Amino acid sequence: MSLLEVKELTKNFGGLAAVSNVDFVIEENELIGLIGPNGAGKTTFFNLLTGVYVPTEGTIEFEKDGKKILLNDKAPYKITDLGLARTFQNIRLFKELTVMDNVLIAMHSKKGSNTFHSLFRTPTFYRVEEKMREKALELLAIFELEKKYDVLAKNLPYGEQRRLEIVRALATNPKILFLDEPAAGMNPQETAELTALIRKIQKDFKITVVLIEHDMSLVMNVCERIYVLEYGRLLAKGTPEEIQKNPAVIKAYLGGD
Ligand SMILES: Nc1ncnc2c1ncn2[C@@H]1O[C@H](COP(=O)(O)OP(=O)(O)OP(=O)(O)O)[C@@H](O)[C@H]1O
Repeated sequence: MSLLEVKELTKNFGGLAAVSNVDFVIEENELIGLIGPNGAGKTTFFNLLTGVYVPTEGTIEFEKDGKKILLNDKAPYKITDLGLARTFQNIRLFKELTVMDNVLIAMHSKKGSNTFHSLFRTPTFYRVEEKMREKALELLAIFELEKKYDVLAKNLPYGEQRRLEIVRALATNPKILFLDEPAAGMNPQETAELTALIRKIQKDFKITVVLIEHDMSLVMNVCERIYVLEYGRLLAKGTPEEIQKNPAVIKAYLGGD
């Protein structure tokens, strides 16, 4: 089976179908874009896949070690543990903690670190902590944040806060990384740098990246396949070339006939 298979996924909020009957399939090591006009259901879709919301209908299945795992009713931390990590549209960092601590907390949330060793500060505890710090610095270096390891997150410039969010997600060692508008609020230069970084991590870490993005040049440049939502429904899917030519997509974005 595929790495992730979503079938007939629906989420209703009262009378509103925020996501409606969506099929979505991703394979290992892909770079996928999820686009659509405002309110199309993109963030709700991410929220369903990462356990923030329970689907009204449909199934979400993830393949791990040759087994299908149903994610429908799994808690967010379990889903992270299985290998699905995400960032949020609005930056969610521990603003009063250092860059390093932000990354270490993300690692701990995954590792289920041993309470005995942590409580009694055994030699094993210090060894594991040291390894985590080394790994954290390696990840920070990819995003040119390693020199800022002891800076409080709130004191980083905006673009660096967004990059730190991605480092935190990567620190959980994911198979799939969901990025919700990673370039929001960035200037063109920062966006171009981020685009290159997303490509690099997808290749180097051999992960699948799914990104929601309004910046069309980023999406068309970086994504291999694109899914388009409109009013919660799947409007189109295909390569960037196919999507750019698709009359229904053009109509959804530009209006008119
Ligand atoms: N918790 C909620 N309760 C009620 N309605 C919601 C909730 N979350 C989202 N919605 C509604 O569901 C629809 C889809 O919203 P969603 O945020 O998923 O869209 P989006 O495509 O991510 O939009 P944007 O591009 O503006 O971020 C919208 O009409 C929104 O108002």
